[in-house]
Amino acid sequence: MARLAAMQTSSNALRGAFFMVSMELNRLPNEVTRIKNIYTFIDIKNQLASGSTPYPSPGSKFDRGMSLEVRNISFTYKGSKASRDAIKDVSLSIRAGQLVVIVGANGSGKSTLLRLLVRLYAPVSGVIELDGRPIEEYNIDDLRQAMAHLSQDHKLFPLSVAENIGVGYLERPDDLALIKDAARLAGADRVIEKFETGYETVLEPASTAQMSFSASGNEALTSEFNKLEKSADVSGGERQRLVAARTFMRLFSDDIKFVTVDEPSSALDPQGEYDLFQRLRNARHGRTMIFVTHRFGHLTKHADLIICMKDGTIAERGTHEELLKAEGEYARLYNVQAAAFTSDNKE
Ligand SMILES: Nc1ncnc2c1ncn2[C@@H]1O[C@H](COP(=O)(O)OP(=O)(O)OP(=O)(O)O)[C@@H](O)[C@H]1O
Repeated sequence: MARLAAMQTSSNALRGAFFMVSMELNRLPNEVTRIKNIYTFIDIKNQLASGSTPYPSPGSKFDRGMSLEVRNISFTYKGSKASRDAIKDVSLSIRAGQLVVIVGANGSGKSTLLRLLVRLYAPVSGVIELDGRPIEEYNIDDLRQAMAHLSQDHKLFPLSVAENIGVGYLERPDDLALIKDAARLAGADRVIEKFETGYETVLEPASTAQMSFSASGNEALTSEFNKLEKSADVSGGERQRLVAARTFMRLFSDDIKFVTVDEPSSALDPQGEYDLFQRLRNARHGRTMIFVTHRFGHLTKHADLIICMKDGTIAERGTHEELLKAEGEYARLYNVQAAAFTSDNKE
């Protein structure tokens, strides 16, 4: 009986081991595909050809900001089933150092216009001139070096908080004093101070460990393992502040001449959003800055130029006062927001 019991125990253990091996083998094709995808991704060529003119071009008179001249551009997303172009025959002029705010209803083309201006996409027709030259003539890496783009699509990397912010300014990624200044400007300093390991905290660690030990009897190891793999708990708004800190870090570089900000504050409270916009404006120092926003008021009142989009075209343009006076699309959208406050007060 004892032999039988021993044989049964061993064969159970063997069966268990084979089961584990077959489970791991099942995962193998998926893991190989994932690794292959990474290499495929690295090999994807940028579909936008780079030009050969360096930016800024030698002897350029534009010292701090970029000037933009847009003539009759249109754009349709490849494979889009939409019945109209995302951008249709848009023309506009932005002088170096201007503060521009793009507003308009959902789907009116605000983000698409911004993506064309920063050369993430190329228009299907029309011309974009940057500092007097067609944008496609410039070296695309130089252009990226001269631009800072903040949007809610931006993510945190599996790096420490300090590194996540530091990568904004590649010449000084380890400058902790600058990193702390950037965090303060983005209102992220108080978030970081809450972490046990402060600026060294890794918010979203890459999954590198495999728990191949039994949890029972290994509680101490399990607890360490869980700590290593655990993401830090931050709210959506706190995450947006951390991402914004990277942009402020970028703005410490004198190379940045064009800043675009696309609705980066959806999860921020009103005070947080006000502070973020105010501090971004203060960091302008002669740079050209374009905001896309659904909020009217504290930004649009300061804008040199408001562009109001509708159905892929520019419905109106002007300053806050001019557009209110015109009583068109901008005034309509502005009054909808203003009425929400006044009608609530009356109720
Ligand atoms: N990646 C995409 N592929 C296909 N169509 C897209 C894509 N992105 C946007 N569109 C379409 O292009 C049009 C303009 O979209 P865009 O995102 O520029 O508008 P928006 O004014 O920024 O909207 P929102 O205020 O909702 O952010 C919309 O009809 C949208 O559905």
